[in-house]
Amino acid sequence: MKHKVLRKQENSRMCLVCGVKNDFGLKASFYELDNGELAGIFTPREEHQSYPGIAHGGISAAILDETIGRAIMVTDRDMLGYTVELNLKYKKHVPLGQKLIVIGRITREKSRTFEGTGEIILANGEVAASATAKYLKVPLDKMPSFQEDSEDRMEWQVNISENDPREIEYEQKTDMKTCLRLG
Ligand SMILES: CCCCCCCCCCCCCCCC(=O)SCCNC(=O)CCNC(=O)[C@H](O)C(C)(C)COP(=O)(O)OP(=O)(O)OC[C@H]1O[C@@H](n2cnc3c(N)ncnc32)[C@H](O)[C@@H]1OP(=O)(O)O
Repeated sequence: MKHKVLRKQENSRMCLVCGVKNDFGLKASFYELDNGELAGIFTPREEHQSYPGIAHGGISAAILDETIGRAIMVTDRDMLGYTVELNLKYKKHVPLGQKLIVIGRITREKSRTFEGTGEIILANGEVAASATAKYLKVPLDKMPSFQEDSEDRMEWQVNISENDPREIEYEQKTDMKTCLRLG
């Protein structure tokens, strides 16, 4: 099923996953979809390698952690979280040099915490890694670096690009295999 992109989320300055000025980072972009899920797009590079040609498992953990953590922003734009628990299953190698998709969603929300799940999807639609995670809620304005005049605050912004997809197509099947296409 095709899912319309409703909103691109903000990128940060130096985060390993979304920092636009972090030259060693993934520079991932995140898109809120019309089904309430969050899609991330990223391309692991040589800097992110474990064995030759394969992304490090810690990189998969980082992108899944961030995608699930950011999924809370789909319903509350001013909320983020501190990760308190992250569990991963590594099913396939994550290749370097290919554009990949990661999907995240919130599965449970309480007053102080939220939980979610996510998957990294390969170009052929297979799930390379899946995760469940739990976060302590932290309103954006309570983040230590959130002062109106700080560099981090100023550069926390939506960066529109001509490469941003208008829709993303994927199907969540019962065996967790997912097919996708960017439009
Ligand atoms: C200016 C703007 C720039 C923005 C730029 C943003 C960049 C965009 C990033 C977005 C991406 C987000 C995703 C990446 C987010 C990280 O990477 S955060 C970094 C990694 N995580 C951490 O550093 C957290 C370290 N832990 C801590 O500091 C403390 O444990 C905490 C989180 C403050 C909690 O402390 P506390 O308040 O004493 O916790 P407590 O009351 O005991 O527990 C609260 C809840 O958490 C649970 N919990 C606490 N600890 C644990 C644990 N270790 N294991 C399991 N459960 C636990 C408890 O069970 C409890 O749950 P409930 O029973 O309420 O369901």
